[in-house]
Amino acid sequence: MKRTPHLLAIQSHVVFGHAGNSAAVFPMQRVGVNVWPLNTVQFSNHTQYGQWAGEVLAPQQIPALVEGIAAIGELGNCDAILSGYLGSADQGRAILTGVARIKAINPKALYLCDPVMGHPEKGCIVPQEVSDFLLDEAAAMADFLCPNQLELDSFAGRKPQSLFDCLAMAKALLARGPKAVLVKHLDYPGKLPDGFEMLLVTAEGSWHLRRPLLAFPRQPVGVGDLTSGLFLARVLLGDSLLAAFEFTAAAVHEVLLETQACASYELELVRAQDRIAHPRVRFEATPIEL
Ligand SMILES: Nc1ncnc2c1ncn2[C@@H]1O[C@H](COP(=O)(O)OP(=O)(O)O)[C@@H](O)[C@H]1O
Ligand SMILES: Cc1ncc(COP(=O)(O)O)c(C=O)c1O
Ligand SMILES: [Mg+2]
Repeated sequence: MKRTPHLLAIQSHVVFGHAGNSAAVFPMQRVGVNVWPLNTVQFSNHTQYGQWAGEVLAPQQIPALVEGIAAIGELGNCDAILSGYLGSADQGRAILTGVARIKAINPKALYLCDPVMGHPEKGCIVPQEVSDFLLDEAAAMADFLCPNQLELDSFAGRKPQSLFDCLAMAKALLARGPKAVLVKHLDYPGKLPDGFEMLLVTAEGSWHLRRPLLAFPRQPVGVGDLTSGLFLARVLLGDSLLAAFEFTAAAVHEVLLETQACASYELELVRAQDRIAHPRVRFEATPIEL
């Protein structure tokens, strides 16, 4: 029987609703991965409500928890690490120490970094030191990097002029170390207004994918966290990077369809669980070259 993969997921937790681990853990479990959630913050709700209660985890707790798993002899079973929303740059450095520790025991372990840098116009703001850390330190250690357009712009230090420019910017990131860059959300001059587009860039090739853009009165939060989590989960389950990319687009679209049908602001992950595991829609990515 095939072994169930294990994934250490280091990102935020919200008591109510879905962002960070609260958006990604259940879907990753639902597709068949054992998840070890390590919560960088515990907030009452995500920050786009404009108010929340809760605390940021002390950075020294991250290596302490990783060492606790090592002490019971289980750390070598970790097949992948995912990191997302960070409370501080020190937390980020503690995560990289944990990644190095796990890779020393299991050199095949993969690290996916979702470089969450905030979304000023959506009210999600990340300190400059966190952005600097992601650019200067985390990208070099990541096997997979999953920026959205704003994060890609920050890495490149400029805005794109076209789709091919987005591709060039994502390709430039490969030179910093990652095996693959998944751009979760593209925005460039000339983009068709009725589509939601993503890019997958690897050393073997690059692919572009378009799915319908759905109308929401308020944009749901946690879509990026759901996207990076499902992508990594499917890679661990044995999908090729391209297959994981196409699966992720379909499963996330299913969640958004369910959320839209319920007129819900929070993602309808529980109601959509069967659609996550077995998406009915399928989107084909098309090869793209410079
Ligand atoms: N098919 C879709 N239709 C409408 N909105 C979508 C669709 N897919 C994703 N979104 C929204 O697009 C936005 C993507 O935001 P972005 O900042 O690029 O990623 P992230 O979720 O990581 O913050 C989110 O607000 C998400 O709710
Ligand atoms: C606590 C927390 N985690 C994570 C996120 C990231 O969510 P998204 O996937 O929409 O980027 C947010 C966004 O507001 C947040 O408040
Ligand atoms: Mg995000």
